[in-house]
Amino acid sequence: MFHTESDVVFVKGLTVEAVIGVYEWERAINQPIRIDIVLETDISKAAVSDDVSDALNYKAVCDDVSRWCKEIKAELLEHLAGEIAESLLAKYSCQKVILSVAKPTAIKQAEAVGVQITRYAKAADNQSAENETAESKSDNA
Ligand SMILES: Nc1nc2c(c(=O)[nH]1)N=C([C@H](O)[C@@H](O)CO)CN2
Repeated sequence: MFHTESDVVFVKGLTVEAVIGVYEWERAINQPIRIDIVLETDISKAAVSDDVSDALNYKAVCDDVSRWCKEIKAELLEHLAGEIAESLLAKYSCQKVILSVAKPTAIKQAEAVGVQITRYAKAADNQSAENETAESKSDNA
């Protein structure tokens, strides 16, 4: 069975002022973090019902991600991106997240620097297959 439909909800250029960085002076200030998010999710129910309660609500995503950035106070963008991606997959109904986090003011000669990651929700079938493999390995040990 092939699925030919592929839907996303996205957020582009969400800017959050938060503590981010490895240097001492960075721990004492807020800096802008620019975030792009692509959430792979089935939008077909909302497309028919025209009801936001059937949609993956991008306002809620923006509010959550802004709050998480301020709470995490990460040193590395890598850590921030990983934590946000895992939280999005845990909270929202989506199969895949592509997340880019950037610092537009970190390097004077660059427009922005940052990282982009892609993370997948753990499929129930894959998870039980992984558990079975782990179990059979420990049985044979
Ligand atoms: N790969 C990364 N490199 C660097 C990071 C980072 O988060 N990931 N951070 C810094 C400093 O905090 C920098 O932004 C200060 O200008 C350096 N390199």
